[in-house]
Amino acid sequence: MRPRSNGADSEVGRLRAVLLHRPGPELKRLTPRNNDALLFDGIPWVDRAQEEHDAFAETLRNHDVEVLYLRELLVETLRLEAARQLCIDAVLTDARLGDTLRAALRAHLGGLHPEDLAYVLIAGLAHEEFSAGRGLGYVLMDRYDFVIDPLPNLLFTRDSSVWVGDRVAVSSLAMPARRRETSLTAAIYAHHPRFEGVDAIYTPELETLEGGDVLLMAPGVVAVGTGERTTPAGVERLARNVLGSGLARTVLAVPVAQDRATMHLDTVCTMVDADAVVMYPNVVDELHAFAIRLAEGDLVVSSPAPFVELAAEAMGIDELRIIDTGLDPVTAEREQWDDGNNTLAVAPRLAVAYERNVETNVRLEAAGIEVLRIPGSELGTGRGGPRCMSCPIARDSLDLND
Ligand SMILES: NC(=O)NCCC[C@H](N)C(=O)O
Repeated sequence: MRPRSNGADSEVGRLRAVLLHRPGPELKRLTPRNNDALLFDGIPWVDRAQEEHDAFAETLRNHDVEVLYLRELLVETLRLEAARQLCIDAVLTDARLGDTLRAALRAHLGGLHPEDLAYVLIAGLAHEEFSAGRGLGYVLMDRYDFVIDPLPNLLFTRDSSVWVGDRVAVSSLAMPARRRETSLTAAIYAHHPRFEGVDAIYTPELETLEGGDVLLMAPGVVAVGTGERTTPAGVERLARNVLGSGLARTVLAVPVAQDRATMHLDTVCTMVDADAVVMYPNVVDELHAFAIRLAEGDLVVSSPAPFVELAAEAMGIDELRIIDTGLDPVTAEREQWDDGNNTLAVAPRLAVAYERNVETNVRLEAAGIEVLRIPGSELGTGRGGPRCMSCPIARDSLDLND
C-alpha cells in the first residue's frame, strides 16, 4: 500500500487519520420529551458515553491512527471571520426565530470567543440560558425549548462528510435535527489550514445524501445506499460529480429499506477486507443494485442485479465474500439493531466493532478478521456504531494484493 495525505479510495486501506467527535454537553440536552425528534432511542449516561468514546479513540491511536477532534478543529476554524459567519448564518436561518430574536442572537453570537461559540454551536442554547432573548418568538417559546437546537448526532461524523479520493463531500443531511451539522463541517473543510487546497465534490445545499450511505468498495467503485436518508436524486448527483471528475468509474445505487433500523447502507453492510463484507444476513438475498457509468457525457444506469454480483464485477474480482454471520434471524436482528454490521476497518482484516455483538464478532474472527472490541452501550443509544462514529480523513491507497 502507498501512504497518502488527505483522502481515501477504499474502506479498508490502512487508516492514517480520522475525524471523531467526543460527545459532550449536547448529549445532556436529551430528555424523554425530545429524544425521538433528536434521533436518539434512549437517554445516554453522558459520562459513560464519553468513557466509551475515549476507549474508541484510544483503540485507534494504539493502531497508529491520528485522531482529529471535530470540536478542536472547529474552535481553530472559528478564529476566522468567514468561518464564523458561515456557522452563525446557519443558526440564524431558523425560521422559528423571528427578526427580533434573530437580531438579539446575532449580536450575542457575534461577540463570543471561538471556544464559547463552538460550545453554543454544538450544545445549542436553551431558552432560559439566553437572558438577552426578546421578541415574540422568544416570549412565546416553551421554556424547555431551544433558541439554538443542540446537535447530539454530531458524534456520528461519518454522515456529515465523506472523502472520495482526495476530494471531500460535505453531505446534505435529511433529518431536520441534523441539518445544521454540515455548516460546521463545511466551515472546517473550507477554512482550517489542515484542509487547505482541498476541493469539495458535494455541498450541503444539494439533494440529500448522507455519508453513512457511501461505501468506497474499491478504488474507482463507490456504492451509495438510497433509502430513509439519501434520495435517488442525491445518488445521481454524487454519481455525476465523481464520475465526471474521474474519481470513480462505477457508482452502484443500492436501495435499502426506508426504516430506522436500516437508515444507511452501513447499518447492514461494511467492508472488512479488500474483497469481503460483513452483511446483515436478513438482507443478503434481497439487496440489489443499479450500476451507474458515464458514457459520452451521460449517466447510463444498468438493470438491477444482486448487489454482491454487481459489486464484484465492478471491483474486478471473482467474488465479493460475504462473511456469513450465520446467525438465527432473531439474533441477527438484535445484533444488526445494535450496529453489529457497522464495523470500522483500520486495515484489511482488522476492524473495530462493538463488544456487545458477541455472535457477529465470533463469526468475523472465524472468517479471519481481527476484531478490536470497544464498549458502546451508551453510545449505541444514538443508533450508530464504529463506522458511523468516524470519518476517515486519510487512508493508504489500496493495493488489491494486500
Ligand atoms: N452512518 C450511520 O448509520 N449513522 C448513524 C446515525 C444515527 C443518528 N442518530 C441518526 O439517526 O442520524
